[in-house]
Amino acid sequence: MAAEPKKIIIDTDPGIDDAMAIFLALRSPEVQVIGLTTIYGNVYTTLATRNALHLLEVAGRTDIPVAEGSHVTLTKGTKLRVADFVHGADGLGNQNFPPPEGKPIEDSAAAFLVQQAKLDPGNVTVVALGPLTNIALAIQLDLEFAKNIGQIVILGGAFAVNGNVNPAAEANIFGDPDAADVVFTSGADILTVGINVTHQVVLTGSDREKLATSNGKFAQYLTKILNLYFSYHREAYNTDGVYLHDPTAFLAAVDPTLVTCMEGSVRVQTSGITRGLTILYNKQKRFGEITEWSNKPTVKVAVTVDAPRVDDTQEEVALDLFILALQAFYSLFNARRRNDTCTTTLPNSSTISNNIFNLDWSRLTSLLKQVSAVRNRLCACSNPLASGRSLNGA
Ligand SMILES: O=c1[nH]cnc2c1ncn2[C@@H]1O[C@H](CO)[C@@H](O)[C@H]1O
Repeated sequence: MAAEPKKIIIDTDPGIDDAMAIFLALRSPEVQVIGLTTIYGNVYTTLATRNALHLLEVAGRTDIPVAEGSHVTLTKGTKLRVADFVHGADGLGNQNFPPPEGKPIEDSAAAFLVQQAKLDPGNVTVVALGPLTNIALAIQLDLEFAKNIGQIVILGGAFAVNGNVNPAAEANIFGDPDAADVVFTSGADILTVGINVTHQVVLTGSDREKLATSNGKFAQYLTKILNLYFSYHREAYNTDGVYLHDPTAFLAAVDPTLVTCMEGSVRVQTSGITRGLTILYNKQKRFGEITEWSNKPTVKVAVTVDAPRVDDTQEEVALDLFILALQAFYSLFNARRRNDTCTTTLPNSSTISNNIFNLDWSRLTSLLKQVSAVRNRLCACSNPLASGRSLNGA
């Protein structure tokens, strides 16, 4: 493990799964959260700022600055689509939390991003969990930004699968397709994790029950705000589980080997009925004519979670690890208390007791890889991209 924690800025529209990702980040020794920047998406920007400040106060991390982002799209559009039906009118599951005491810094999100990238060129990662307006503004504000920023890890897009706003578009890209197109073609080092991947990472109802039994501060907080998110998923997807979009993107930023990628140029449809559609050109076909994808910079698109070959004899072990890894994942939301033990019933009915609250990051990520491996084997993945060549050579 690298000794120096990775500096990250989380661009966020909190948001229930944003809250999960932020808490996860604050619990991860591998990263140093140097700021939160806010954006509309799940809520309007003013509320996103309020929620970002509130979450930092809950976590006792008011030392981390919050920079408020754009209130309008890149093209100055004011007709924003916010997902209050997913996250509640307050963005955090309608819990009526008290207003935060803190205030955002003077700098705008875009100015903060530019400044931080310049201060430590190549070493700041942006984890973008909402529409990409702030990132596009930073790119336009400073021609060097795309070069100065270490990496931009995006939760966004629906690659070769239906969107979640409509069949064409995923919510974050739909929120500002023009900004997304600017970012994808900027030449920055970009990894995008779309819902083709995040829909494979699910927190189930029984997982939530386990989370509720923990008396850790984050676990209790998340259990409360997750209620509404579960109701939405029950209604929209007829399932007792929620997609862990933002936490998955964050984890990919910390350990890119958790996902496999394809490389190519991504363009975004900015108008018409497929507005917000993300199309990756994987460069496998040489077209006879110049296209809108020709000569555009290459980005990485996550197509599946890394699946080390798990043979049949290993599968049962991997399944046990799957349960364990889920618990480990949630335990990151909790204080790492030395003597906490947790008992779980495994699919084969045997019971194990594990001191999961002391798992270190490398153990956790290797467990998560096992989760991925099992998911990939058990859930026949219909995404044609998933059979693509992996960047990691897996
Ligand atoms: O149906 C939806 N409309 C709008 N936003 C959604 C919907 N489902 C999930 N999200 C939110 O958008 C991001 C992932 O696309 C996540 O932040 C998720 O909470």
